[in-house]
Amino acid sequence: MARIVFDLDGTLIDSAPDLHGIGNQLLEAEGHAPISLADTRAFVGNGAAVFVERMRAARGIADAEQTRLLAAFLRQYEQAVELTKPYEGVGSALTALARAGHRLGICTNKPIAPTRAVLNHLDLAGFFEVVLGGDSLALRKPDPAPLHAAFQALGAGPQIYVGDSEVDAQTAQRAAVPFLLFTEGYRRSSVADIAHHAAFSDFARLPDLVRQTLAGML
Ligand SMILES: O=C(O)COP(=O)(O)O
Ligand SMILES: [Mg+2]
Repeated sequence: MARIVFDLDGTLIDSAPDLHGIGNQLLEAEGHAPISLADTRAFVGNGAAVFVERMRAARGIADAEQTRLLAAFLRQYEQAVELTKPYEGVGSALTALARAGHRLGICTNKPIAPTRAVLNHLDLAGFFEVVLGGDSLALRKPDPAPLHAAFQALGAGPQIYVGDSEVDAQTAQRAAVPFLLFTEGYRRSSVADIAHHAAFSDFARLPDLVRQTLAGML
């Protein structure tokens, strides 16, 4: 029985279409051209403030506008759930892992309010004993503190972290925890350039990867 902590955006859920929607609503209201879905995916991973910074940088919007635009972005964020979907096989994989007795948690840089809103909307909240967002603690990933805190909340047992990005790989490395990389999320580098224990593109493979990781076979 292990403790398994998951990243959220780009790992369990494809939330980029909703972020694309609220980002572009904001840009349009400010008189700027929209960003693409590919840009949106590349801007996710370091939390809402960095997302807005990257969006401003793409459209040449001054730093002085950050506070106002971030506040406007956060006002929309909790409602931005309609286009978000779990990746294929996520529900079955979480069910299998929970049935095998593993204890599950989330450590995301997404703010906690929209995190809880989207987990409830997708009926995934019940799987997780601990959910930490990017604003739950003073520090966020790639600092290892929130990952350590998530594992601590899950009690004792071996640890595994599952994520999709460079930020997650760095966090796992700093926390000295085995990292399973989901390759279909929002990573910006090639899989070979991201430190990982094992990589997978299909959630149907995750329960086996967890078994093999725990058995020391990988
Ligand atoms: O950048 C964000 O807001 C969230 O990203 P994460 O769930 O991949 O940590
Ligand atoms: Mg992610």
